[in-house]
Amino acid sequence: MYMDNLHFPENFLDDLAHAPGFDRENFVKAHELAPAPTSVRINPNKKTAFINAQPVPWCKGAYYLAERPSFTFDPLFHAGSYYVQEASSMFIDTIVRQIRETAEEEAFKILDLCAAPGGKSTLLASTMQEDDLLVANEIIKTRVPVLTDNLTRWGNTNTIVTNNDAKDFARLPGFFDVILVDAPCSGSGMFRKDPAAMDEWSEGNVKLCHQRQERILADVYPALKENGYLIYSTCSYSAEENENILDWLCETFGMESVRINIDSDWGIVETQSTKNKAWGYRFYPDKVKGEGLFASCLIKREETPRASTHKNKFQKLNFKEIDPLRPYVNESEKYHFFKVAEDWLVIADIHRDSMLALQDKLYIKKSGVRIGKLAGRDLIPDHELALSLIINKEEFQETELTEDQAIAYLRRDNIDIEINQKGWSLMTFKGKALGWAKLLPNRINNYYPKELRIMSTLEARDKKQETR
Ligand SMILES: C[S@@+](CC[C@H](N)C(=O)[O-])C[C@H]1O[C@@H](n2cnc3c(N)ncnc32)[C@H](O)[C@@H]1O
Repeated sequence: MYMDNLHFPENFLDDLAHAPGFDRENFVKAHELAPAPTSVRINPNKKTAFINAQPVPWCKGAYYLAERPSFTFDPLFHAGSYYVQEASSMFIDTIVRQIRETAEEEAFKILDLCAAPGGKSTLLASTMQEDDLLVANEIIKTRVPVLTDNLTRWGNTNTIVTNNDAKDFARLPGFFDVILVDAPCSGSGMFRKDPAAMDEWSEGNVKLCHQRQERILADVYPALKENGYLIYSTCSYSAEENENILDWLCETFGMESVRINIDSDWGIVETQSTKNKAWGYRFYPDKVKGEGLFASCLIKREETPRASTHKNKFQKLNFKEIDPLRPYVNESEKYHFFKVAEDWLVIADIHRDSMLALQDKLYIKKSGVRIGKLAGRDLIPDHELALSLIINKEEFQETELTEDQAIAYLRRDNIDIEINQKGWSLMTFKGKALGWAKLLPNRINNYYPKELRIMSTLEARDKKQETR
């Protein structure tokens, strides 16, 4: 027996009786008997490998682990080599890759509207091509830092984090090619992983969630371009939050449903909404190796004039001023260097105007990669540069740490190593950057960010590492 005394909320199972593909007996058994699998998604730009791992079939570079290691005490987790994510959620990878095959644009501006803690944002970042831009938004201010930390670890340059309400995006009509709304929901899909969530479930809450989902979608809809794609997902089993929302989108906005190619061996249930026959994809834990999920994809067919982006409103830069920074950035000629207070940042030149348009209308919490401050011609490097994919490592010394030393570094403890050099050094584990330290003749100053240091108990932190 995996879960003792399991009591599903009143009416929950009865309400699901008509949900497509629902099999009450096996569904209950899966909650009682089958432990939730542990799965990770590897960062394609900071690769690592796990022993005895089995691929997640609907996501490139994702694996089920044979056993659950301690992620908190794995330096590679902190280096951004992988993300611990519930497997069903990774289906967004299949959808995005399929959209890519048929879309008219080559480069995507993607909005992840409900992004914290960043599971799907890091997934989207992994699917990004060179000229794509990802805007990861989170409405709740206190949840923004975890999102920025996860994206910093992942290392991509062309990401912007915002802290806005869905309705604020209406100020950017037709701006995005793809919008993901991974909506706040009643959360029944997470019951196996988090049985405490059962106490929160009620039919009333499902109704409230449904209303909130419609509101969020209506608010963000203007920001999607004509022929752009909306990906809608929840971790709820309730039709009110899933197929009924698809019918509402088709009826209210004339959206067209996109059918996703899936392999019948994957165990995903393909459904269609009652009125408009819009396609949806249901994940049940008795049928797939993963938790509950609903995902869908629609196209906007309504004409949407694009907002014009202002040009050249940037402060004119003295090129001499950025010369000392260029060596630290690979292919620096492709990047736009800009300053926020004393800090220098970069984003790809092609996204300069987009960033400006976003700055005009939204609260930006992170833009591109923060390089650091200049003290004379010397760089005081930022943590974001260390973890980024654009760092020119040849310009820095590296100090390779053993596992124990890496953990000590991540705790901001003293590190016991012989010092042969001095100055800024990238601290690495298995060749992957963890952050900075300054080497002095008789000591090491640890510059790992205080707010990221490992400090809680293993169990508490480890639970937090796993998200949708
Ligand atoms: C299901 S979680 C997102 C998980 C995330 N996409 C991931 O993969 O890690 C839903 C998010 O929506 C946010 N949210 C809550 N109310 C919202 C609202 N009214 N509008 C937009 N987002 C909201 C929550 O703060 C939460 O971060």
